Amino acid sequence: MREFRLYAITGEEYHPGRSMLEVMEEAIKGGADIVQLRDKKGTKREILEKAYALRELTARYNVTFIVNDHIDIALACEADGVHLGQDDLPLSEARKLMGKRIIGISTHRIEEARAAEAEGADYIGVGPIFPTKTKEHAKPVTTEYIKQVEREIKIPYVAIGGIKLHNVDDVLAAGARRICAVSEIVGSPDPAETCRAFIRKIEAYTGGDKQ
Ligand SMILES: Cc1ncc(COP(=O)(O)OP(=O)(O)O)c(N)n1
Ligand SMILES: Cc1ncsc1CCOP(=O)(O)O
Ligand SMILES: [Mg+2]
Repeated sequence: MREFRLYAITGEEYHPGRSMLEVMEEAIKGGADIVQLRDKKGTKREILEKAYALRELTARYNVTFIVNDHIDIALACEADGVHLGQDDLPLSEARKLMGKRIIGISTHRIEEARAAEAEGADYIGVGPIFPTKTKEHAKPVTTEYIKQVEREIKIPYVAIGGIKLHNVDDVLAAGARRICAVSEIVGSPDPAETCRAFIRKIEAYTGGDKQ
């Protein structure tokens, strides 16, 4: 998959009165280089419609597009990939359907990360690092889990969960070089500027290289 460093996920509950497409376009303009459609409420048809619109937007900006949870929708709209959790279709089955497209897997402990890597995930999500209202009942894994993944796992990983501009330095100091956020980006009055601020923080650790 193409390199990435700032992963923006939709969260329409955080921007009442503003359209999802407008907010995600601002995030992309600010430097988000991978976008995920995450909609836990809509019907399949509603999610499909949003997926088509986001596919068009991301293609225009040459940004990677991932659909959360729904392999059928990812395939229908020709997304670049799908993101699956531990209770979704197993990776081996998902791979049969997705072929060479990207499959990302959520992990919460090192055994899950090892399994995802061994089974051929393209990247893993590592989190939630901190408590978050976006996924309220998930237990935080802390930055210690980032350090474990950093030591052992070779495929790309992205840190997620409760990551804000005020605490992202702790995540970067633990070794993460790819950051994912929902509320901090899409709930911002200026999503583009928030993304630029995240990128500046990441670049303070990478010296500007995508790695
Ligand atoms: C990049 C990324 N990482 C983790 C998740 C969480 O996925 P999951 O555990 O399936 O939970 P839901 O997002 O479906 O509530 C993610 N979506 N993206
Ligand atoms: C989808 C997901 N998976 C783990 S934490 C999380 C929510 C991240 O949202 P936020 O950036 O608002 O904490
Ligand atoms: Mg899921």
